[in-house]
Amino acid sequence: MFRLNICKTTIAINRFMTTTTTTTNNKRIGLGQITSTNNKDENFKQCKRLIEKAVENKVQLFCLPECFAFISGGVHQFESRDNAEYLDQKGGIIERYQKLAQENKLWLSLGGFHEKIEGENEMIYNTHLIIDADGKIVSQYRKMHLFDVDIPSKGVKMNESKVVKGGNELVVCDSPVGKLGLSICYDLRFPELYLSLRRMNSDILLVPAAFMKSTGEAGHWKTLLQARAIENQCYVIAPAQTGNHHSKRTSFGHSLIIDPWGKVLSELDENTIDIAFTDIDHSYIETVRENIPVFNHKKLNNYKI
Ligand SMILES: O=C(O)CNC(=O)[C@H](CS)NC(=O)CCC(=O)C(=O)O
Repeated sequence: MFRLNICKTTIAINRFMTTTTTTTNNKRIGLGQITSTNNKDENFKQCKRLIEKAVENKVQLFCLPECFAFISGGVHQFESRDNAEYLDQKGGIIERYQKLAQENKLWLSLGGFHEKIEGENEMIYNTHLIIDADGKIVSQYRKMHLFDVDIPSKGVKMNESKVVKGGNELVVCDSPVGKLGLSICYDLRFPELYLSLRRMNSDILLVPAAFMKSTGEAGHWKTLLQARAIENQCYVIAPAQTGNHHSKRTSFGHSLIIDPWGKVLSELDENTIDIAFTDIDHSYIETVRENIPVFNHKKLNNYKI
């Protein structure tokens, strides 16, 4: 008897019988698209609903966007810092998510949390966390590239480094759906980061974001995500904030799931608060990498980077 493993079904074949059964080892990853505000309880409720929907759909690892817990209400520039929490804060936000993960037996990627730093009052980290199905924090990546930009033609001026300290550590993490490479939002513009994550054996690149509507509409979001998937031959999972967070801030939405060939498997409409999911097909990752072996063709000694 031999087994063909094709995506969701295992077909067992021998001389006497042919049966089709659903495999129990689906590697299903999902993402949620939300509109956060400066109301932590409302944000939690919104995310909890999406997590429950993901569980109903047998998602094993569910990914939430940057600012899933809190986004500033445009009141003053230090709002995020002043609402930051320690990762192990008793009765804090992260503890609530750890409980949800444990109760529902699913993994979570929390794509950008305002993390309070011990002994530091002025600065915080923007931290992407992975929580396992026992509710344990298994990885933490601190956003490396900070969004300090001035685009007068779009009326956009941001100075993330005023309150956020940049991290300097690359993070990959094993999970039930494959090896994850962690990043956050503006990191997307730095291909060297993703190249490094692929060289550290990532199968799936996570890009949670609160992407600006103006840069999203210019095509930067989708183009760069597809480029990262194609050039690194990885799945890309990009959960996004969408809509109006307050009167002066709108996110682009368009959460995306892209396969290692660059094909868009799911794209959420900007007016939707919802989930999307896919099954990670590791044999497809291998096929794409064998067909066009760009990682064997790189001229690492010749580049000036
Ligand atoms: O911490 C917070 O409150 C929220 N953080 C963010 O929204 C961050 C930094 S201001 N946004 C981005 O990185 C957008 C990047 C982007 O839109 C682009 O690269 O075009």
